[in-house]
Formats: sequence, structure tokens, C-alpha cells
Amino acid sequence: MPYVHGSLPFIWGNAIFLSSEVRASGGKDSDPTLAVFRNWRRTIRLWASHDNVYKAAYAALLSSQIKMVFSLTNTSNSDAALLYLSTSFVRNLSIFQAFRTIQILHLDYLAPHSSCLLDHFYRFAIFIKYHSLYLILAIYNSLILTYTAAYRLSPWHPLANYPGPILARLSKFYFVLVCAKGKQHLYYSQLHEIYGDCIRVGPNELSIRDASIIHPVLGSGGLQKGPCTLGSPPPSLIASRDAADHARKRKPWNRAFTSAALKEYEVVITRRLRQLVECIDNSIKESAKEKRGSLVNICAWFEYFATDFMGDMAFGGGFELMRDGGDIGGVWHILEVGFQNITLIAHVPWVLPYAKYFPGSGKDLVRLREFGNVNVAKRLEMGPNRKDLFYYLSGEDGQIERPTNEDLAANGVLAIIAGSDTTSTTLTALFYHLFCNPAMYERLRDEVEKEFPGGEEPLDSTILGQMPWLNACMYVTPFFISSLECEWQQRGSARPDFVSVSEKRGVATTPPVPSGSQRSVLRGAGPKALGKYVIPEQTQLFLNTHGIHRDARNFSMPNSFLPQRWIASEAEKNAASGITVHNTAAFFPFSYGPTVCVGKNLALLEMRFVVSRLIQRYDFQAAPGYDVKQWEDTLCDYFAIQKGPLMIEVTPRN
Ligand code: HEM
Repeated sequence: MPYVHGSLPFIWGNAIFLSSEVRASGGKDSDPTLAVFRNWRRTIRLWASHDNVYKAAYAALLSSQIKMVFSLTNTSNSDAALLYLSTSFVRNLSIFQAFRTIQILHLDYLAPHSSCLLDHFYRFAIFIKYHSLYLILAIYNSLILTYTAAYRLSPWHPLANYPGPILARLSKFYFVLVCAKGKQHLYYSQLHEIYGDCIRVGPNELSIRDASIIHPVLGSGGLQKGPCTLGSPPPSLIASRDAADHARKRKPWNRAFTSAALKEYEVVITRRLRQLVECIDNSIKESAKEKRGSLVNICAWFEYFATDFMGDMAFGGGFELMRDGGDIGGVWHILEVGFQNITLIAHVPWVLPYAKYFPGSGKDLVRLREFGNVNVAKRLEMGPNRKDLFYYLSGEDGQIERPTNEDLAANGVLAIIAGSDTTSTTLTALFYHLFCNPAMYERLRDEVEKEFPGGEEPLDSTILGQMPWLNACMYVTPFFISSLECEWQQRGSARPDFVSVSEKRGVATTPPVPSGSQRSVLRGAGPKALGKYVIPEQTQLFLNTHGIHRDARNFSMPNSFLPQRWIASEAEKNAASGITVHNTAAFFPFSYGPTVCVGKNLALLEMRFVVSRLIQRYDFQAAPGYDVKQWEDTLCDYFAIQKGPLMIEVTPRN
């Protein structure tokens, strides 16, 4: 009998699910207990009629359970226990079938159950002498957790045949821990090395390293963005999951990045570039005064430059990191911390509504939002007389109705996040590689001097866009933020202070958005055939950008920084030196399809200006005693790459 009494709350837990089914099928009772009691025959018929073996089994078991409780038959304790356990197990299997995505351990799922159990316990307390409420709750919720774990590891799970680490198959929290260290890109690569091209990296998530499905996954008609994007600043473009909504939101962005619009931005780039050169000159003078040689943290200057420039684009200016020689206003800090939080939350997006309760992260998310709001207000005061990104996004061009301030703030923050970190990372990485590969560096300088002789500022975007070596370097860098080999090492050169970049580190290479962007096969969509893979519904997947780029099946010598692979006219020479495989369809550092990076052309334009001007203006050398290779150790993947200082001796030429 105690099993019968103690089981009443379990039955009530089942009632919650039944009542939601009843309501979904037109039942009117708002109280779940009443709903089930009044409609239980109908509900069970409904469930049993489903073409679902779990639901049918559940219906049968529940029916005997209810009969047993109400008739208070002389069921033996062990029979009763068996019946309850099997009922709750089968019920959970049926729920897992239906809701095997993030909701399964959602607080919205557990909390009402617990509170309903509580309520139910008191209702029945007058009938039963069962005192341990906490025990009931603990058993109930532990059972849910146990069933969840058992199901996720079981051969019945739709992703059971995909290999992957056990902890990752159990819970997404595992990847939250991996991510917190900032090395998820390396971890994904290791997993692909161990388990192969298609691996299970979450209870319902796959990572795929196969270029042949880039088009079916990311191309038009491909998969929808995954719940991961819920972590991005809502309701920004990048957070939009619905294809139609995304296409609508993307229109003003597309208008903001036409060739004509980009031409207008060149003035802003030039102004900021001149300021950058001035700041580096001053920094060199300061270092000389302090007898530190002419040591410059080139990475910091690129971050300041890119943030100031994106501030001009998104909010009409007001960010003056270059002028201040540092992040006095804490802009970079807000963005970096925001990115870190977003990356962690992206793995468990259902915690987003509760994020404000977590120490630290809540405060930072609020700061990020306030930051956007303040800047929107400032830009609105300036009026529509400047043609920046805000001009198009806010409808100042007359093409759309003015969006809400919340929309404008979210998109402005997105532009700064998406546009400054990625560009500064690529610039720093390019200098790092040129610095490690002097022949390539010299070739670039020769090209700049040939096109812009006599110290003429390299500011003609048409010429810059046609310089083969410059553009090959631009292309190869996002693909290639860090390198396993460098020329000094290959040639056994006498520059031991910055050789052997990362030969001991395994695959330490990565594009600016290394782990790719998540996509989903939605619930109810049925299994989706993507090339040779059939992906079950309710599965999230990542195309591992880093792994695909670094795959010798796509690019010969994938670990070598070889811009010449992008120069078609050198195909013969390349083939002779072993560069035979060059699968351009496997190259997607800016993503692909309808959600391809909208700022790609702006990023390339900006970087062409900066690289050619700095190469023309300065000599770069290794600082004595500074081990440049340590820069690679500082790279962290928080959706985009975050990086530490890159110290270089910079000397003005002529
Ligand atoms: C080297 C520089 C850059 C790289 C490597 C890069 C890469 C990417 C990637 C991989 C995505 C994800 C697309 C997806 O979800 O499928 C993306 C999206 C985006 N990027 Fe970039 N990006 C760069 C520079 C910029 C710049 C300068 C801007 C300027 C505002 C920008 C704005 C955006 C926006 C708005 C999106 C969201 C697009 C959408 O969802 O439709 N990016 N970028």
C-alpha cells in the first residue's frame, strides 16, 4: 500500500502531460487534475490512437495504474512499484521522443512539475500518511534525470549511431565547460581526428567536417539557424532563425553594403587609417623615450582601429580608443565579456531568461544592452545627414519604417561585435604570418611599392582590389589565423626567437569564427538527407569551418600559410611545389548562402587599406627576447576569436 499512496504524486505528474494533450485537443479544464479526471478515458484513447508505440504503451500502463489506485486493489507492493516505474519510464520515453531537444531539462519543465507535485501532495495529504514531501520531489526529479541520461545514451536515441564523447552525449553543459576555457575549436578538431567526419557533440547535436554538404546545409533552402543563435543580441539579424524573417531583416543590411555605399565608407576608413598611423608613430616615440625600443602591441592597435571604425559605421562615431590609446570607456571589455557570455549561453540557450540571476553575466548583459541604447539615442540626435550603416538600418534612407530603438540597439551592437573583432583578428593574424614568412612579406611590400610608387598613400580601392598577392594574403588569412609551420622553420633560418610556431600543439589553426554557426533540422520536419548523411529531426548541427579548411582532402598542405594557392596564374608552379588540391567550394570563413557574412566586402576593403599602408610605412621586426609564437597560445574561441597582445618592433621607413 505505501507504494500506492506514494505513487499518487507520480500519477499527478503524468496528469500534467495528459492535461496538456487534452487542452491541445480542445479540452477546456485549466486545472490539470480535473482535466485528467474528467477526460482521462478520452485522453487515453487519444494517446493510444497516436502512431507511437511509446504513447500506446504509456496509455495502457497508466490506465492500469489509475484503476489500481482508485479501486485500491490488493496489489502487492512489488507489483505496484514495478507498475509505477514502468509507467514513468515509458511516459518519459514518449516525452523524449516528442521533446528530445533542450526543453527536456528546462526549468519550465521541471518547476511546474515540482510545484504541481507539491500542490498535489497537500491535496492528498489528508488521505495519506506520507510525510516525506522532499523525498517524493527528489525521487521524482531524479527519475526524470536518470531517464534522460539513460535515453540519451541508449541505442533508441536517434543519434545513437554517431560516435562522440559520453559526457557530450549526456548533456550540453559539458560543452559549456569546454567553452569556458576558450579552446572549443581545438577540442572539436581533436574529436574529429579521433571519431571521424560526423560526430555527436551534444545529446542532440552533431559536428560535421565534410565540405560536400556546405551547400545543402547553408545554401538557400538549407537548414534553419539553430537555437544557439538565441544567445546573440535579440532581435538582431544574426539571431533571426526563421528564413522569411531573416530575409526581411537582411534587406537594409544588403543596401548598406552595396558598392555605392562602400565607396562612401572609404572616406571614413581613410580618416581612421591616418589616425592609426599617427597613433603608431606616437606610440613608437613614447617607447623610444622610455627606452623600450620601438615595441608596439600591434594587436591592440588593430582592435582600437576596428572598434573606432565600426563605431563610426554603427552609431555615427564617438568611440575613440585610438585617441585614448586604450579602452578607457570599457567598450572592448563589454564586447569581450558579452561574447564570452553569449558563447556559453549558446550551448544552453534556454537559460537565457535566467542569465540575469547569475553573478557577473547578468550585469554584463545589461551593460551590453544599455551600451546599445545609449549609442542609438546619440546617433538619432545627429539626424539623417551621414550615410553610415545606421542610416540604412534605421530607415533614414526612406526604404523601411523606422525600427524600434531596441531593434536598432541590437543591430548596432551586432555590427560592432561582428565587424570589429573579426577584422582585427584577421589583421593581427596576417601580420603574424607575414612576420613569420619574410619572403611573403617582401613580396607584398614589392607589390605595394610597384602600384603606389614614391610613397603615394595606397588608398585607391580599385587598384587595391586587383593586387594579386595582397588579395591572396587577404583570402588565406581568415582561413588561417594561426599556422603549424612557418617559413623560418622550414628553411632552418637563423631566427630562432620566433620559429617553430606550434609544431607541438597539434592542430592549432583557426578562422575568425572557427566552430561555425549552428543549424537545425526542426521538430516535425522529418529526417533530412544532406549528401550522404540522413539527419534525424530535432537535431542541431555545426559545419566545422576550421576542420574543413584544415582538411588535406580540400587543400594541399593545409597547415602551411601559402597565399599563392589563391593565384590562378601560378597553378603550374604551385603544382610543381605540391599544391595540387584546391577546393574553393570548401572555403567558407565568411559562411555561405543567405546568411553569409553581410560585411565581407567591407572587411576586405578595410583590411586592404590597412595592410598596404602599414607595410608601406613601417618595418616590422621581432622584439629582442619576445617569443612571438606565444601569441598563438592566447587565441580563444568565444564564437569569434579573442586574442592576446602581439608585440612587434615597428620602425618607420624613410
Ligand atoms: C574578417 C572579417 C569577418 C569574418 C571572417 C566574418 C565572418 C562571419 C561569419 C562566419 C558569419 C556567420 C554567418 C552565419 O551565421 O552563417 C558572419 C555573420 C555576420 N557578419 Fe561577419 N565577418 C567579418 C566581418 C564583418 C564585418 C566588417 C561586418 C560589418 C558589419 C560583419 C557583419 C556581419 C553580420 C551582420 C552577420 C550576420 C549575417 C546574417 O545573419 O545574415 N562581419 N560573419
